[in-house]
Amino acid sequence: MPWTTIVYTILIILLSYIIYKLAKSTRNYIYLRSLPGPPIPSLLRGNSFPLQESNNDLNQTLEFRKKWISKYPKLCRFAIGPMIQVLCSDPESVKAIFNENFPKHSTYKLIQDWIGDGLLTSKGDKWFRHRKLLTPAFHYQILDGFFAVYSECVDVMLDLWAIQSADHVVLQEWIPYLTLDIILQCICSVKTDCQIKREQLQYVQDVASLTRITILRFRQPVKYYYDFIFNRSQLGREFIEVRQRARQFTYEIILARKRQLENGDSGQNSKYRDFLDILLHASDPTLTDEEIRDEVDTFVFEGHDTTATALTWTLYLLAKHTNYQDMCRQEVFKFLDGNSSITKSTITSLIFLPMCIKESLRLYPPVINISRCPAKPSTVAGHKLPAGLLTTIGIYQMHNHSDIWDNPSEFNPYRFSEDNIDKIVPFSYIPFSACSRNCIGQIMALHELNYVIARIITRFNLALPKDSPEEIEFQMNILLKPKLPLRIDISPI
Ligand code: HEM
Repeated sequence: MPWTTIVYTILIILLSYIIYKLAKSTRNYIYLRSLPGPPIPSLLRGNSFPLQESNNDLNQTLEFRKKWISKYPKLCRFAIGPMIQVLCSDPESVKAIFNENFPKHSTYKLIQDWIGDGLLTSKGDKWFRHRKLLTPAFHYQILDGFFAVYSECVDVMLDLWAIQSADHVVLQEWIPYLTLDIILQCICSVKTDCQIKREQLQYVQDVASLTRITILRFRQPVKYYYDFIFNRSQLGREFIEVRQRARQFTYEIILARKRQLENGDSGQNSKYRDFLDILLHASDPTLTDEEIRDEVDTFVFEGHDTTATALTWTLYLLAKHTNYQDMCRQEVFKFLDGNSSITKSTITSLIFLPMCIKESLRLYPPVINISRCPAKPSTVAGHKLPAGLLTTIGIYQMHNHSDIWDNPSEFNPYRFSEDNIDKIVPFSYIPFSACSRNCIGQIMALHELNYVIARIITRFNLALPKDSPEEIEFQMNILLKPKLPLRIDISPI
């Protein structure tokens, strides 16, 4: 066959493929445009351009979404550039997504670029194997042992507050170091003195930079989504440098535990192994050093930053609502029952403080939304969604929706009282997500929040300074964080 015929045949096949792909995307685009949602005036810019590029205001983004949702409550289609996606904040639609087990969307790749392919970002068989392997690390008997760590770590922070005899603290300068100290001791059995040496410790700042850059990549996909463009940009170079430093920190944690094991602190003697010991002793021959590092990166980040965020908001709310703070304090003193120290059994007896924490997780859910996509064409709220469509579950939107909650912006712990809890609409309250990919650390997080807050409020009174703003602005971040330093006044009990 002459070579020109071969070239023409290849060109025709290639062209047919491109035409087929274009026709398919156009048909898909036209179909997606017909879903309920605000008008899309421009193919290239979509309809959410005020929320991208120049706009760095999360409050405004959330306000926009609120307006859309009030108009398109079951499911709302919108477009960032030519990329169409849907937002769901209706409990029935959310239930359908969870029940159909929609996998995670490919945008998790942006988080994966930092924490690797650990439990949060992996999929399919790998995720299943690792979830099964790591679930025993959160066995209730292991969790019970963590109370001694919470106690030791919170003592360090409160003693420093007392020594400094300060009349106020900035929560973000303390809380992330406390939760980092806790997670490193609980899941990796490694002590770092990170609260005492917080000025020298770069890791917490590095996590802040990595989350800031990751969110910029989400919001400016044309500029930063693809690695070959991003890695060559100034932001990309900054990301690589900071990631290298953050990974070095967790790598040293793994090394420190390995050294302890070599020195006879085997971890094998105890009845239950901690998270890192499970990984280091795993009989699974396919578990590589890189996979171990990815899991440690995932758990250290997930385990400290989410909990720090929840702790910060709850302390802020209790400082704002001193009547509820007093009620929590009295309850803790009541259950101390003559003992001088707060123990696990004190915590499990509490009723009102856990209600305040649940309400704080409703009002300010640390994880604002999660992304999924149908594995095959699926029906949600009566609409067919094509496979692969970015489908966002708006946790914040659902938790603050006036159709679901009476007066949603009010901090009202009684929503979670014994009398009211059954009235909560299923799938409308999901701070830890739900179903198979729910948060593996949720029980630990709730224990930690209850314990740490109980210790803080029985040692200090918390109040908001007189010049505190009525509304707190949010930071553009992966998690729902305050934009400015949150200062609270403290006075010893
Ligand atoms: C208040 C604190 C916390 C909140 C609000 C929270 C929230 C969540 C949410 C919403 C998800 C689902 C994410 C998604 O689907 O994209 C999740 C997953 C996860 N969380 Fe948490 N989390 C908290 C604390 C923790 C702690 C303490 C740990 C570890 C010790 C942890 C480890 C994880 C992991 C590994 C996953 C992925 C689970 C999987 O896909 O199998 N989290 N968390």
